[in-house]
Amino acid sequence: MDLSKKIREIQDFPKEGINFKDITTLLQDKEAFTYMVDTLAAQLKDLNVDIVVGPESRGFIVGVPVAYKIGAGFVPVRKPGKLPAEIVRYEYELEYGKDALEIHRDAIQPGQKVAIIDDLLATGGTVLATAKLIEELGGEVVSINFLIELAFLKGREKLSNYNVKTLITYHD
Ligand SMILES: O=P(O)(O)OC[C@H]1O[C@H](OP(=O)(O)OP(=O)(O)O)[C@H](O)[C@@H]1O
Ligand SMILES: Nc1ncnc2[nH]cnc12
Repeated sequence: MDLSKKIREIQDFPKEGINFKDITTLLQDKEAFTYMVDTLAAQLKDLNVDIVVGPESRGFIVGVPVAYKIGAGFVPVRKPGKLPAEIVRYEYELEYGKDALEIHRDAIQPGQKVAIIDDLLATGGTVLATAKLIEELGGEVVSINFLIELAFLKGREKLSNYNVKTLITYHD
């Protein structure tokens, strides 16, 4: 199935110059949604993944059904101030200013095998921060899987130490 046909492109959202990849049109299509989850799950077979980590919020939508399908647990990585128990925070630079992500300190045990799943790889900042959080807790990032890659933003270069797979690549 060609999943790229199910993704809607919205020009100049949320800002002028951005061509936004809207995955809601894929998610609402039952065959496409099933195919996406099954394909991502198949990429993880044989890796003995204990935990799928998904960054807020589209990483929850894509990561949770894959975790269920492969029989792994799910751990959310959230934007600051959302998680109620003791957290670890990772701050990272944006083009202008800083951003941060948080994970519960007890969410991952040392030595657990972890896959990160998100909808889209742009600059790679979100998922690199997510990988750093997992590693700070002693987890091993065995795979990073995306539905979409915006190759022209070169996020893969930031993730060169990891096993990265994507289902749909946009070159411009
Ligand atoms: O590779 P990067 O440059 O880090 O960008 C990719 C991230 O940006 C989007 O999330 P966003 O922060 O817009 O949050 P949302 O999922 O809540 O919409 C997307 O879902 C990825 O997580
Ligand atoms: N072009 C884009 N479309 C959808 N989500 C994004 N996150 C970062 N860039 C994006």
